[in-house]
Amino acid sequence: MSYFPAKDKGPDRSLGILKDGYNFARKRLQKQHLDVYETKLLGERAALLGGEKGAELFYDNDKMKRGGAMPAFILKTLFGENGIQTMDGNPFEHRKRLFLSLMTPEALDRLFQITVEHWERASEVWEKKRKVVLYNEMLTLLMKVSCEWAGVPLKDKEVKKRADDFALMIDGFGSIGPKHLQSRKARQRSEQWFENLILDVREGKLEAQEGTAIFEMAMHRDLNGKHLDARMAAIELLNIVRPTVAVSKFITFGALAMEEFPGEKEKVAGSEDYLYYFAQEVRRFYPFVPYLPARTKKEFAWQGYNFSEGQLVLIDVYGNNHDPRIWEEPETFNPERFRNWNGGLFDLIPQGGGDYEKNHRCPGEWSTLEILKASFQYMAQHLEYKLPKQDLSYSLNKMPALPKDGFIMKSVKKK
Ligand code: HEM
Repeated sequence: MSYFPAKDKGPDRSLGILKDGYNFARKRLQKQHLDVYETKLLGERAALLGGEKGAELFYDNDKMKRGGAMPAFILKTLFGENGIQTMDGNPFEHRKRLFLSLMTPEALDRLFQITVEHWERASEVWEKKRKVVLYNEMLTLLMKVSCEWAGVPLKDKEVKKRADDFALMIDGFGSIGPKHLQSRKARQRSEQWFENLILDVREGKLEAQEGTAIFEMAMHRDLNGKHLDARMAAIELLNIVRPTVAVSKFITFGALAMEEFPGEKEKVAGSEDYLYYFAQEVRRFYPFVPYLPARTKKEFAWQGYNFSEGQLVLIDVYGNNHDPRIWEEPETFNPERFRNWNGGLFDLIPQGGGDYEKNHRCPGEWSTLEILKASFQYMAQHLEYKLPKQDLSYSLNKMPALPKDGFIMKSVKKK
């Protein structure tokens, strides 16, 4: 029996969350079948939320807000300051419609096609190489895909340099010391690059097609009818291009799943339905986003726990995707579980939960799935490769996680 409210006594656990990584909240919540657990993080009393009920509370806009929740070290690296992730209320909903407007069925079909074309081109190059590291290749491949889809001009000689900066933003935010500084600089360079392009579009120096992210970000007007500040538009354009490149991680994990779990590759190659279940299971099973923060708008009691006004709250994203109360045998990789899944708002939350328009749920879920389907289908149907001896393990203690050697392939052949 646990005492209530369940909480960590004693010192701040900020170092503990870095050490335990994806398991920090699970250890506390799931062991005791709880939806809320109090700990101390960054010098504050913080409530960890888990389970479908915990997620539902986290996405209750009457009780939670995003303003002031995200730590500055993440905003200065991964997300950018004052972007959509930190907005609330009507201005948020207006901005969110801008992002959602990019995800039309035509735009998503185009993304699928562009992704396949780049896999075809890349695999021709890989055939001539002794070995390739899939994760690194995906960063450059998706940099090209993402820019083409978003309408961002990208010269061949620029790809590596820009992709390296994106990798630093995606992987370096959680680091401390020099790597963190590099991540900040990478963000500044990328924001400047995009800001110049936004100005070029506005001044007619760069042609951009309606419906592309670059056009819509450049031309969007806020609730007062004003264009976004050019830097802000650049940050929001980065909020499209950067996470599209980050899909590299799921692709690498998917390649691992096709290798580790017998029969998966053949099933992915053979059925469009299965391809979708497989992509969903990759998003559920493998670790990516660990937690998301919010702050309470007011004082209230929930499940016997007293939240104070302005309290820091974290939802256990990875934990919910592995919660035995939600998923049967959560530690088994089983795409079939999605055959009869009814698409709950608070169960599968690798990219956030709740409502797309009213909550901060990722507007890129559909585009992520298109890229994953295109990539896994291509790998399963058209690519032969051997795996040299390597370390494919990943640690739940390191955030963000990735197979250690990045999935090295040799003797790659297109078929
Ligand atoms: C690698 C796969 C991806 C992961 C793991 C991921 C994850 C997430 C998560 C966890 C959130 C926050 C949800 C919340 O705060 O409640 C989010 C928000 C967001 N994502 Fe993604 N995402 C991915 C891909 C994408 C893609 C491909 C795009 C764009 C094409 C995108 C654009 C965004 C934007 C703009 C937001 C902010 C939404 C808001 O604040 O309302 N993401 N994503």
